[in-house]
Amino acid sequence: MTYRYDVITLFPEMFGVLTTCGVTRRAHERGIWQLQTWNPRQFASDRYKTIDDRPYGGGPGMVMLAQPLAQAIDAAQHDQRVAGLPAGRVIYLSPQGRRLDHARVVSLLAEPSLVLLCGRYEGVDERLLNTVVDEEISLGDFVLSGGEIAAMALLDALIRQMPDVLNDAASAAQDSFADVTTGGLLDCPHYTRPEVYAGQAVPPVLLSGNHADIARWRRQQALLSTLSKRPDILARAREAGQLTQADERFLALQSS
Ligand SMILES: Nc1nonc1C(=O)NCC1CCCCC1
Repeated sequence: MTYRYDVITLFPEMFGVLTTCGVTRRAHERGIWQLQTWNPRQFASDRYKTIDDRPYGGGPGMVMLAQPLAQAIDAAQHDQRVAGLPAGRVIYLSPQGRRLDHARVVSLLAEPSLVLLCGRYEGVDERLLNTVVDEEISLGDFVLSGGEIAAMALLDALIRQMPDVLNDAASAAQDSFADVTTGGLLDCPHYTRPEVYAGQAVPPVLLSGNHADIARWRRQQALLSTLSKRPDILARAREAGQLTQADERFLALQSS
């Protein structure tokens, strides 16, 4: 299955990072996913290629006009259909959206095509959201200069979960939140050469070659990290039945 992602953005050049760097580049070169960007300026109806205007009711900044965005979205979905794909679900990246998590990333892998809408300035005309946007997704409770970086983060998270993208399927599965919907923990610490750095030695168990001890140590470190940094995730893992009796025994020792 190949994935087709269309992005509506005033800065298409930002997305070159995904097709020229790292894991996402290699997956793109292998045809596992495709990217098409659409600049709303090309769909502006006037000769000045206006894509924004002042807000009704006054206030600072500018608002993106609905018409150029709607036409760009329509062009993208038409192109997807011409490519034999369904017209993709339209997702607007904004702080008003539902917070992105691993579960949503995994569920979006069911969509062979998506249209990602990146806002700028103060946002887009609400009537666009009410007519052609299917869903709003937020990267977190902070404000970026535009939706592009959030869209790139979503694309990166999606691509690394696609089959055959990561050379070790286990590393995707071991992603901290790989099974957060069923109770993933935070990641364990990682070490590599040299054996001593900044006066700190690699934990001896990792040099022991005893894979059972190493796996136990890593699990226990993940439990400790999750307990101290994200007790909410630990509680969710417990509720999802993801903690073993050995986990619970270890955790009980921590609080005794
Ligand atoms: N946070 C976020 N998560 O997803 N997007 C975010 C963002 O901060 N986006 C910038 C805003 C800027 C005003 C226009 C609409 C997008």
